[in-house]
Amino acid sequence: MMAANDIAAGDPVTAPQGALAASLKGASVRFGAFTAIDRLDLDIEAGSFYTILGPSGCGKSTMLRLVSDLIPAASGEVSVLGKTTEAARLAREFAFVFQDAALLPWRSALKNVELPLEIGRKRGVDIPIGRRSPRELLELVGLKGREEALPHELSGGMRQRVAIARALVCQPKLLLMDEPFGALDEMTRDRLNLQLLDIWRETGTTILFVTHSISEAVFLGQKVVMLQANPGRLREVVGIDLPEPRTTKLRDTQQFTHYCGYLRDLLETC
Ligand SMILES: Nc1ncnc2c1ncn2[C@@H]1O[C@H](COP(=O)(O)OP(=O)(O)OP(=O)(O)O)[C@@H](O)[C@H]1O
Repeated sequence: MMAANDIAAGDPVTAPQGALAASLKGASVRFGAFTAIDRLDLDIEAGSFYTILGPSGCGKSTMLRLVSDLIPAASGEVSVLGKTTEAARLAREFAFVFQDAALLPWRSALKNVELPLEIGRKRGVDIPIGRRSPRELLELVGLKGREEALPHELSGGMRQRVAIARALVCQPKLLLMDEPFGALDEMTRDRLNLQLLDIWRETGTTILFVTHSISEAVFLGQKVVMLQANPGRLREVVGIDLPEPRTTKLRDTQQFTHYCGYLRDLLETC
């Protein structure tokens, strides 16, 4: 049996091969008479990076909210790491990053990252052994030296990086990201894309990442999930077979352009 101190700080979360981080089986979501998601079947392989694309209103955010137990399925089944979404939420198996970093303005970067631990302790939730400390996470997202800065003293990209560090503090096995870089300029976004890939590799967490940008979806995703609208349904899961680790130069390759072109054509028919 493994002793607690056999686990090094920040060991990647490793999942058995073929394990599922999330699974949706015939899952539908309704808002009154309106069907936002209609009988969605999707398996999310543990440890993978999935990006989600689709026309406005097709149900991308709704899908993340469904997986994270923020809204119920009207029918069908949704599981996260083999548990119900409620059990996964209570066990802190996943964390959410939104477009708006939503930091508490009176708390420093470090204190914002520490917040989920404080709340967890108050509620008696077990804090995972071997997790990175808030300081280590701020270093991981490139904010060493800015621990004491208040949110208004940080740039938009830095605030998002604090939000990512905060999401990682309970060592989630699944990270749900809803357009986290949507409000940032292109250069910052490209830089954060690279950093996020590093974080994904280092932590071993599964990522489900919603975006409106085809090139961001291709650059980040091992698989791109394309949803179609009215009602929201799965259109296609496109495997992205590009050399790893991905670098900025990849964006200039024919393969990259080919995937972007394919997805652009697909999107037009959704
Ligand atoms: N709380 C709600 N009450 C009623 N309708 C809702 C609610 N939340 C979402 N919807 C509807 O469900 C559909 C899917 O919304 P959702 O936000 O998931 O789409 P999206 O693909 O993320 O859109 P966008 O790309 O514009 O962000 C939309 O038609 C939306 O109006």
